[in-house]
Amino acid sequence: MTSITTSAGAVSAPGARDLAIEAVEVTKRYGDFTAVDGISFAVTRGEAFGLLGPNGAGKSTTMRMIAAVSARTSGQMRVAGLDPETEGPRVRARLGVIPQQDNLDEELTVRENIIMYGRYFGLPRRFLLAKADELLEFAQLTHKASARVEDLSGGMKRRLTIARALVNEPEILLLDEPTTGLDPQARHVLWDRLFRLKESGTTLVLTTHHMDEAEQLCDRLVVVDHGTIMAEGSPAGLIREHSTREVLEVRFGMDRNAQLGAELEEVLGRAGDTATGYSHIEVLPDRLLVYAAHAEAALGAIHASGHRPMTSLVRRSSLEDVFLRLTGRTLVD
Ligand SMILES: Nc1ncnc2c1ncn2[C@@H]1O[C@H](COP(=O)(O)OP(=O)(O)OP(=O)(O)O)[C@@H](O)[C@H]1O
Repeated sequence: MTSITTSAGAVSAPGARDLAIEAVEVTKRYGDFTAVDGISFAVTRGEAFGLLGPNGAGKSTTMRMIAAVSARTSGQMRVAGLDPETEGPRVRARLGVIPQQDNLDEELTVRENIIMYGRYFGLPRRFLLAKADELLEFAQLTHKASARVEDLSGGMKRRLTIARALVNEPEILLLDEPTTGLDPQARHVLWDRLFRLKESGTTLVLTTHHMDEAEQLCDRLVVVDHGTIMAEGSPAGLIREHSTREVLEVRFGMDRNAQLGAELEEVLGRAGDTATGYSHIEVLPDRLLVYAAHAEAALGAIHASGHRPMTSLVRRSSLEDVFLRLTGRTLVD
């Protein structure tokens, strides 16, 4: 992690470090309710950084503070070396923002959407005509240039929203839930475009409650819950730190899971760490998750004890397991 080394809770001196974004003890309150509770993180230029957490965790609120459209209650923040609170217009000129809901102009064509958006930044028409062609190609929408927005698929609309946000050649792209609501194929096309942007040096900051999206896209991420950061690291590092290599999912039927969980803990505890690499069990309403480095061996021990699950599945640990370990809850309820 790029930790914040300043001891007095202050952001780094301008230019001191190669940071795209730095947040130090940032809090946002709405009346008595604290939506973001003293979070600190730093995003290095050129990396893909994620805020992973369930609905209501405070991700969008954090993004709005970065994007200089919502004031923080306390704490400090630098975006591209600038304070969004006092230098909002300059910050916004350096950012591309992709909101949770597409807000394209349905009346305009695909091409006109890009050009009109560029006009808001005061960009000259000649520049925008060439830029629109370049961005349409990037978004794989050249063949739809003259189509109306309402005729686009969900994935195409999302790609157009991203293309539009790139019109001012931003150095940082903020993406709030970039692929929520898209089908798997459309998500993969979009992820591919985002990889390309990252390769070209754009800093990506995204929020998601999809662990596969975080694993695919993020170099580093923070796990957020109830406005606080629960953990920070690379997807692989977080899994290594907070979970076992493998997980065994077993289903017995809904009603006896808690009791069965206790029985299997006993069995696997007896089986010993070396054969199974057993760590712990999580009891969910519909299944038990057995955390063990060697999940097949754990299943063997369960069978040997006379327990007969209706179904069993061995898989690798994911960020979903990390979230469950840290919070006792699943990411998507
Ligand atoms: N303007 C507001 N006034 C009062 N409460 C708000 C406001 N905006 C957000 N909240 C609350 O702050 C909390 C965090 O919301 P936020 O939208 O940041 O969460 P999130 O992690 O982005 O989740 P989601 O993906 O559902 O947007 C939620 O409980 C939400 O109801």
